[in-house]
This record gives sequence, structure tokens and C-alpha cells, in this order.
Amino acid sequence: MRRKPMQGPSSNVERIFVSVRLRPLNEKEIARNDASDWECINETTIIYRNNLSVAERSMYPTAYTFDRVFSHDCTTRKVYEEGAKEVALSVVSGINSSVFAYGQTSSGKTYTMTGITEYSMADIYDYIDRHKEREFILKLSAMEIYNESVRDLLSTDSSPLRVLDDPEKGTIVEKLTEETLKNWSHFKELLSICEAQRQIGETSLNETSSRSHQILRLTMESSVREFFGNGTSCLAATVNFVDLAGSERASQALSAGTRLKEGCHINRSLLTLGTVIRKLSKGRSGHVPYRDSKLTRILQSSLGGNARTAIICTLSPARIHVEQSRNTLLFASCAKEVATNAQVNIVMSDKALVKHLQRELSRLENELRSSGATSNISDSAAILREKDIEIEKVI
Ligand SMILES: Nc1ncnc2c1ncn2[C@@H]1O[C@H](COP(=O)(O)OP(=O)(O)OP(=O)(O)O)[C@@H](O)[C@H]1O
Repeated sequence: MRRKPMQGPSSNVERIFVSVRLRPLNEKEIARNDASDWECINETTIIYRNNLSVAERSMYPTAYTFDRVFSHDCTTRKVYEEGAKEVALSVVSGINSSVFAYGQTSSGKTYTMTGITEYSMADIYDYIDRHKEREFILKLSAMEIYNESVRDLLSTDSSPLRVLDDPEKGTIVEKLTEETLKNWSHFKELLSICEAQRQIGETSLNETSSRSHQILRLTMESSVREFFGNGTSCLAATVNFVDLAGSERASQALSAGTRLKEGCHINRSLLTLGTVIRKLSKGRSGHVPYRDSKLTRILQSSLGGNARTAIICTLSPARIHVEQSRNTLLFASCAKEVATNAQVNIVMSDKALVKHLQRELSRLENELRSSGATSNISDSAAILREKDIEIEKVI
């Protein structure tokens, strides 16, 4: 069955929802007597508490405001409820969405995204339970971008996958496994496969530091049960859960050899992500270099395209990381200026499309008859001819 995505009636320009999550000092930092320099003073503002020198004061702000900030004692449940849920659950209404975690190594990206992915999935299953009148199909794929090469996290074959441009679907990852989810435990089983496959490296900053970008992608299709499989139209959308690798400089992680090479690639992808976000934050004029990295190519529609997007920027409170924390907040400040334009995605089967076009055809015929006007007759006849040709093409 050839399927044609159609734009739904609702289209919605909105900004990326940006939040900041401050983690508590960890045991090592406490043992080192590290000071905690950042404080969330209300639900939207985070401040730098340490005294700035005169020179610093002219260079750095002391207060930063976002859609939401989460202090060190906030639970991941709260971060999900107030920083990601609305965006992630758009998928049930046929709207593409993405939730990203951005921040330096050991700032809490994986900690945050693991919780958010599970809470979102639990809510999606809950939604399915409450909508017995609809039939749902959930498909999961998972990929890792490591040293600018894309790997399937649901396959034991670790050969790199090609990223291609498809005229209908946009950027696609060739041969990426897409598992149809049977139930919650199947989902958990697939998650543990991903976890085992993900490249784990050890750096001086975070003992289980992830050196790769991970994208978990859930595709959800749904249609009214009565008409399911009858060539009717359905809602279809994807939600991406993106756990980025650490944004720190390779040198700060005392990297060498392999780690250094990884660091460069990680930074190249994140550098491009930063450039794309910076360009988009200044409006849409000029070239946006999505194609300069695999990460931005694959996530292009989530960055200023047909998707709702939430970014959670994770922050270490320790004084030693102040430079990285400021970089993260700078990225977050740019991201909150970026607008996306999410639409409801209705996928039509050929049969449904023919029906839709036939209805359109008779609507135009009626309009033509009732108007009785002669001046527009040739235009209208041309439109009808076009519709006829379209119908012939899909039959
Ligand atoms: N908000 C938090 N509360 C308690 N512990 C946290 C919090 N955030 C992170 N941690 C702990 O800090 C450590 C580092 O977190 P995590 O692995 O999520 O960092 P990361 O940003 O994903 O790092 P990397 O980029 O290296 O993957 C983990 O042991 C995690 O359990």
C-alpha cells in the first residue's frame, strides 16, 4: 500500500520549550568540597551566586530565564510533567515531537532521559488503554551516532547505516530496524538491548560516560478500530527521545587517543547543532547547515520543522564546571528563540486518497453548478481536469 502523508488542518508555529535541570553535587564533588554556585530562585530563573569579578560582570549574565528551571531537589517525574510531557504526548494526536537532553558529561542527561522516555511510554500505553475505539500500532527504532557514523541499536550488526534523502519522507536511515511493539515488557526488553549496545566509555569526569548520541524513535499510527485496515486514513507521528553525548571540550575530559577522536566527532556534531540552533534563533534567513553533521541531518525536522520540541539542558552545580555550565545556558538561550511549525500528520492509503479526491471533485462540481458564473468556468474546468489526472495516477 502506497501511503501519502497529508497536512492536517491545524498548523501551529511555536517556540522550542526550553528548561534547565540542575543536578545535586555528587559524592566526588562533595568529597572535594566543591562549591555549588547555581540556584533556581523561582520556576523560571536560575542565577549564578558566586561573586563575579568586574571583568566577568561585563561578559556574563548572573540571571538566566527559561520556560522552566528545575532545582537540584526536583524529581525526574516533575521534570517530565512540567518540561516534556505535553510535547512528548503530542504524538498521540498525530503531531511529531522530540525531547532532547543537552549538557556536559555527568550533568544528568542520561539520568533525565531514561526517566522521561519511560514516563512518556507509560502515558502513551495509558492513553491506548483509555481509547479502545481506536487501533494503535507502535514501532520502535533506536540508533546511535558515534564518530559520525550511524549504528542500529536494535541489531547485532554494527556496520554503519547510510543516511539518505527520500523525496516523500525526508531524511531516512537506511535499513534501520523498526520493531513493532507487542506490549510494555517488549518495550523494556528492547530498551535493555539498546543500553547494552550503546558505546560506553570511561573518562575522568563520568565513569559510565556515554560517548555517543542516542536517538530512540517511537512511531505511532492510529485509526478508528471500525475502519482499521479498510483503506482508511490514519494519524501517524513519531516522537524522538534524544540523549546527546557530553558537550564538553575533549581536553576537559583529559581525553587522549581514541577518546580524543571521539571528542572531536562529538564536538563536531554538537558544534553543528549549536550553529543550527544559533542560525534558527536569528530567524530563517540564510543557509542553515543541517547537512554538516549526521545528528542535525537526522533531526532536521525537530529543529525548526514539522515537530514540537522540548530541550532539557542539564547542569552541574559545581564551581569547577562553571565554564561548561555557561556554555550550556548560552545554548539554551539560543534554543528558546527557535520556532517550529508542527502539523497533524494524516496518512492516507491509496483507497482513502481516491475517496478524498472524489469528494473534492464533487464539491468542486457542485460549486461550479451553483455559482452559474461563466467567467470562471475555464479555470474550474482546469481544476477538475487536474483532479481527474491525480485520481488516475493513484488508481
Ligand atoms: N538530578 C540528579 N539527581 C541525582 N543523581 C543524578 C542526577 N543527575 C545525574 N545524577 C547522577 O550523576 C551521574 C551522571 O549522570 P548521567 O550519566 O545521567 O550524566 P550524563 O550527562 O548522561 O553524562 P554523559 O554525557 O557522560 O553520558 C549518574 O550517576 C547519575 O545517577
